[in-house]
Amino acid sequence: MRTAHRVEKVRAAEAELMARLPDGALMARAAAGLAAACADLLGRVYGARVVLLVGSGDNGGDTLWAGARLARRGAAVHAVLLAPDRAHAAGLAAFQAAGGRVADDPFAVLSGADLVLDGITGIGGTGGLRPAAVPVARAARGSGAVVVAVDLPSGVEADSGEVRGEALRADATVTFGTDKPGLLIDPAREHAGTVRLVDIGLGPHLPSVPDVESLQHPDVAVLLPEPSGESDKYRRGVVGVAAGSARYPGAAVLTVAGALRGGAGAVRYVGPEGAAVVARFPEALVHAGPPVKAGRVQAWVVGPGLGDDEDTVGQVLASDVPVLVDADGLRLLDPDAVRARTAPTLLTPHAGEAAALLGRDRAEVEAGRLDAVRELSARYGATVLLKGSTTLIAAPDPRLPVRADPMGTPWLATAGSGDVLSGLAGSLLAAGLPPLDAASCAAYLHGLAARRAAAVSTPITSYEVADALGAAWRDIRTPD
Ligand SMILES: NC(=O)C1=CN([C@@H]2O[C@H](COP(=O)(O)OP(=O)(O)OC[C@H]3O[C@@H](n4cnc5c(N)ncnc54)[C@H](OP(=O)(O)O)[C@@H]3O)[C@@H](O)[C@H]2O)[C@@H](O)CC1
Ligand SMILES: Nc1ncnc2c1ncn2[C@@H]1O[C@H](COP(=O)(O)OP(=O)(O)O)[C@@H](O)[C@H]1O
Ligand SMILES: [K+]
Repeated sequence: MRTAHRVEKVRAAEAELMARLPDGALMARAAAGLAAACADLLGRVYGARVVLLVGSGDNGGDTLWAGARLARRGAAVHAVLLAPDRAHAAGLAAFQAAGGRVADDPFAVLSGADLVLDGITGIGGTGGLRPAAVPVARAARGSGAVVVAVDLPSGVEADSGEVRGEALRADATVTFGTDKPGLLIDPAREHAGTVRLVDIGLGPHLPSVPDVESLQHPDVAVLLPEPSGESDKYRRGVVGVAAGSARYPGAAVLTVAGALRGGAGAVRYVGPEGAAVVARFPEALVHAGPPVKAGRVQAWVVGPGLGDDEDTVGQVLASDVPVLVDADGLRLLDPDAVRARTAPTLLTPHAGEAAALLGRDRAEVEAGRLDAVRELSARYGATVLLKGSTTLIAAPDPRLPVRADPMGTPWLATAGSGDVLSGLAGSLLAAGLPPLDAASCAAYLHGLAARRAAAVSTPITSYEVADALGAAWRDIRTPD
């Protein structure tokens, strides 16, 4: 599991730890880890041309101390001081004593650099890069050097992943003590590149429950349901799929395709497209509907390609089993009916649907995903999976961490892939997973399946994603 903590918690943990350590010890740990990571990236430190971008805070301090270490190992290191009178004094003295030099012309040193360290701002920065830093950050990006962000790419919001102006784009980020939420959530995540965590001893002082977390293979492996000797198809769970219409028959097929790969023992399709479903999947049970007459299920998926069938949405929401609502279902749902439910509800909007549910602009949701997913889940008393370049999942209990899916790939931005995801997540609900786990395992498997399909051929289709789910599942359960 990767875990991320908000800045206030990082600062509280830092204060507790610093009280037990000599002055400067924490910065020394951070700088040592940072210099080691740079050495790895460079391969050969001796003779390498390194440029430090140094702001006015401790982020610049870390960078100067790391620059001193690299200079002592024979690198030619120049520091670009963005606020010369306020650069970290002890760091600057150590840097110069080690042979580092302050650059007169930032653009000249950047044009020949092998490695640039971005120490403009870390967790103390807000509001995008200030104007003076913008041309320097652009020159760093355009220089051809490897750009390493110190703690965070400067200009991104650590707590939310928002980018409120211009921000530096790094190839890699070396972060200290814990991940920050912004490192796991777009658009900031995209600026961070590959993230490496340096342990500075903060762990025992941080709250055990993080603000944001990302599942990794082993976390998903323990959550996925596995049939046992006692299993039969009903004990494994039956998932009901109310999806598709004459206008969108494919949604019925794709949702069932996802559901068949989600661990439930049986998939019961309910709606007008039973013939199309059975033609592709003879193993599916089909019923013309309505849902109340279709027989018992352990969870429902309602909405993909449903058209304007409001009755179906109402009937499914009135059931006493977990319900996943997607696509047209989100448009047709009665918010009070969702709030009145006693069994769990999982809503799976993309940014446009989330914006409609919240009464905001789509762009606002995309810029502030964390806030949007928390707000939706609080308003509806439901678990919410917000799809997109970072898929986020929030449970209605605000004490639980938001999960950020690390597996998505832009290849998933293809029609119908959301239908596959909703079938898959609904099937995991029917198999008995709590909604937060069902949704986050589904997003993870979906992303991994898309990556597997994309490794064979690109562009990928939604059907290929569904087809690769079995192999993705096996990868997780039996890693090499
Ligand atoms: N906490 C920990 O556990 C540890 C923390 N450590 C390190 O300390 C870092 C935090 O240091 P920090 O608190 O000094 O803040 P930092 O990120 O350097 O920036 C603040 C300065 O930038 C300025 N500024 C603000 N916004 C700006 C903008 N948009 N564009 C440009 N400038 C802007 C603002 O100045 P002002 O607003 O006064 O002009 C302020 O002076 C942390 O990320 C990590 O690297 C490690 O050493 C070890 C353990
Ligand atoms: N840029 C992206 N990067 C990663 N995943 C994406 C991106 N864009 C879309 N996705 C994923 O693709 C799927 C699209 O779902 P959705 O928007 O419901 O499409 P549809 O309705 O066509 O099925 C979601 O799982 C979403 O998270
Ligand atoms: K930085």
